[in-house]
Amino acid sequence: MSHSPSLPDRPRLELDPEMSETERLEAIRQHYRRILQVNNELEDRLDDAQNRRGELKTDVDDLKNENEVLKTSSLYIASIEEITDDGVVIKQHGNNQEVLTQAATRLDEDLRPGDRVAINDSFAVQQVLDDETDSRAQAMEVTESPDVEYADIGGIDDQIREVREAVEDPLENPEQFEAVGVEPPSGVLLHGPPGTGKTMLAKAVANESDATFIKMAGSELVRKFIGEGSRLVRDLFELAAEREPAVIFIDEIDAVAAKRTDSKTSGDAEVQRTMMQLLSEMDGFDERGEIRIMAATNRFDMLDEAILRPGRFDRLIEVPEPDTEGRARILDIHTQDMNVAEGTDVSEIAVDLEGYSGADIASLATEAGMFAIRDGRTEVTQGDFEAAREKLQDAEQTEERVINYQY
Ligand SMILES: Nc1ncnc2c1ncn2[C@@H]1O[C@H](COP(=O)(O)OP(=O)(O)OP(=O)(O)O)[C@@H](O)[C@H]1O
Repeated sequence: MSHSPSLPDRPRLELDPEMSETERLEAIRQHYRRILQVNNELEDRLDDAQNRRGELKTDVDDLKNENEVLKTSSLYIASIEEITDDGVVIKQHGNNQEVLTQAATRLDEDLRPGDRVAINDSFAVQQVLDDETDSRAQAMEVTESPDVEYADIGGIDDQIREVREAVEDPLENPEQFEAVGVEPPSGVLLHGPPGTGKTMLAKAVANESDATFIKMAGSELVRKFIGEGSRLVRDLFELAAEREPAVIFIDEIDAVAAKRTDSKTSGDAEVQRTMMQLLSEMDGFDERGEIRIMAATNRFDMLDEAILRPGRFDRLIEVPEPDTEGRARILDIHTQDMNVAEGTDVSEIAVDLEGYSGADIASLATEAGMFAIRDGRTEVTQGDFEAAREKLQDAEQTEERVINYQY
């Protein structure tokens, strides 16, 4: 190797023909001592090299192990039962099979019985996971009675009526549906642009039907480990059964119910499994009593048709951007607790808010209030709404510029 230090010079025996016998003998002795010295030196070097080789071999072994760990992409969930001298006893979730296995060396110190862990195809423990109950609690938002009423929602009266028919009536008068002999819709899917009041609508219907509101974001269902997403779906329906009457609301359902792609990556397969679990929970929904299921998406075009079949999300309700009248109503709602100057014409302001969603109008109202505060006034004027609109428009343009610049 180019980095190794140069070897000692080979000793040379130089005998002069003029030399006496004694001188020759002395020269040979010296040569012999020199050879011994070089020999020792070379032996030391060899030892060093062998040690170094040993070290490098350990490095290679470590890297090979690490490589093995990285190559095993499929991870399953299990719990640690026992840690013994022979290895770790784990119990797999799902099939409850017990296995005696090993843990990656770097985890030796960290494992405790009862821990939830990720294992690979060969059952080796790869990772210790957070406490299960914590991660599940984080994923769901449960509200006994959400503080949204129908009167807080503006510009979508038809949609409110449809949601009441599909969710509230079956919860409140199940006998009537039975007497007439019609099945209430299984699931209600709200679709439309962001910030138009879909979540509000689901909260309001839960509130007004005295049902527990259980919300889960579709993106929360997209989990890293095999079986975790479907487990969450099961938990979601179990929780709803414990808390009935209940409204389950899955926001951004497109995250788990997008059209199938050709890709065969394990991530996609896991999302598919989660969706299948959701469908099977919905299919067994009849026996579930007073639970209604709702979902929302901004990407209706992306949804897999399997979730729209009868018995699943079979009531589709479009929640569009508000028209002028709707915008005025929403502005009214968001300014009702504000000290708005006499003579301010909300409908006139609404005309100029083409393309604004309910959420945009809510921020406009807050921003107008901020203008009054900055000015040291206690009344919000029409001018403040104008200024707020310009500010939001500027902000939006800057955002667009930034986006255009990025792409
Ligand atoms: N129709 C509406 N009437 C009154 N306020 C509204 C309306 N739509 C939206 N808002 C305001 O915007 C906020 C966000 O609305 P919401 O979360 O219901 O929208 P969303 O349609 O679920 O949005 P996303 O698709 O982004 O989840 C609400 O808290 C409310 O302040």
